[in-house]
Amino acid sequence: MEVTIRDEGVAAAASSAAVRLLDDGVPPRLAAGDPGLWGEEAAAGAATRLGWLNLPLTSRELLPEIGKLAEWAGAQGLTNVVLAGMGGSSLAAEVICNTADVPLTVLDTSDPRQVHRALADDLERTVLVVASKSGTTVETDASLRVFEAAFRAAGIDPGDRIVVVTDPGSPLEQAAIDAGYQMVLARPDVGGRYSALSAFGLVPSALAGVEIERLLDDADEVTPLLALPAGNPGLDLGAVLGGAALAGRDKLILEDRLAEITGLPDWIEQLVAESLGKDGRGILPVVAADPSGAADELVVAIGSDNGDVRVDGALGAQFLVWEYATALAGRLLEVDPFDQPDVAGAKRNTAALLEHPAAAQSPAFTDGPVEVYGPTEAHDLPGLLAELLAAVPGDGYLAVLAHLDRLAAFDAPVPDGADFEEMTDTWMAADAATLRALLALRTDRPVTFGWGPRYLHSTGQYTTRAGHGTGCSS
Ligand SMILES: O=P(O)(O)OC[C@H]1O[C@H](O)[C@H](O)[C@@H](O)[C@@H]1O
Repeated sequence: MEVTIRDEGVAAAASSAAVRLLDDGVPPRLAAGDPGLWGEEAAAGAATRLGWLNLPLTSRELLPEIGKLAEWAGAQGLTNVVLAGMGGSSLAAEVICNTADVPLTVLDTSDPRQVHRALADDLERTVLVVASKSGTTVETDASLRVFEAAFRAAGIDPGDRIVVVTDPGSPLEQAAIDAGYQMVLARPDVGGRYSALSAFGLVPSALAGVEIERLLDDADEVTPLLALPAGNPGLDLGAVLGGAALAGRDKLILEDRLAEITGLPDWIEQLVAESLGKDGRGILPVVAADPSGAADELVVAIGSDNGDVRVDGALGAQFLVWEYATALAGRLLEVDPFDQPDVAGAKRNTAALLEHPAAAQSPAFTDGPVEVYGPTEAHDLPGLLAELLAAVPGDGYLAVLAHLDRLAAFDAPVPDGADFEEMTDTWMAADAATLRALLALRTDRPVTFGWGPRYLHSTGQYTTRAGHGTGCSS
């Protein structure tokens, strides 16, 4: 695992941050699990949240149990693995399976069409993994219920098809016991976004066919380095993230186009946004974007020279090193990297809205099939987009949040006899995510894109000084 700094300004900022961390003896203290590194107020919470440091070792105890589960699924011919889980309970498994090129359907949505797609796809051979640490996340609970109903309607006993991953003592644990579901209990001393190498990352991946032991081996190799004052990739990366942000480079462009690992930026996005984005501070992760050269950008490239910083390493090691680096950046930015106050608030608001739905509002205007809500002076879409772009502050960003079916673009009619390039063009033209790149052409500021409700469990925690973010959602 190696972190190479290719930009002089970043090198200088990282070097002074590293000196501060070393003067305080932070690397060995973090490696040893010292909960006092983020101030007195954070210490009690941190004391129950540092188990991820030992996962390369402790998760090995789970391997026989997970191996039996995978054998059971194989023996039943359950080859279609669906993972219902939000944020930290599904993002790591998605990267692991994409990188290993094994199919996994991730259900981190409440979009009815996308849920319907998952239900309609080979239910006969489906095993559903329901992953939730708290066991109370509303989208995950909804997915569990619709699958239970669908299995029953197809004459299948849900008890033969559902595997639960949750923390001991959660309401989901009790529900799984009552329903007779197979279950793997996770470690309560590991928070959601630090749980990649725990049962949350490992169980669905093993069921989908990944050799998970390799991930732990790769993480094992890097573990001893994390206590060192030099040759410590976690210290190097943490000093880069925290040092650059303190020097004003707090927009983190994650570049992975040439990487062998597929989709790591989506996982990093949640880790960084949720861990560091609070108290008016933080680092804004930007995925799948070209850098604009703005002075507040830091480009980190996975496995290529396309950035200010290059990070090389196998997936298991990347997980551990990014977690360690994020915890160090939290120390430098003086935030608690283990809480998520605004996500908790959003969860409460969602529950309240489900209890008492808000009255329907009238659109500000309608342009073709698009209804526009919220305060605006504009009367049509071009005017609205111009208004939004003009409202982005000089150091701000534009966020596009799409509460839509993320796979709908694949339904776009492809012209007869189209070759692959034409098919790709058709899908891209129909894909809401393409909006990000189109808007980026019109502004020098970063444009982020998130699928709802998934982003609420990821970048939703990131809050900046008032007025920095400008959003449009659909
Ligand atoms: O695993 P769960 O309890 O269902 O939580 C799923 C997600 O919920 C919230 O958004 C948390 O902030 C995330 O860190 C977590 O990964």
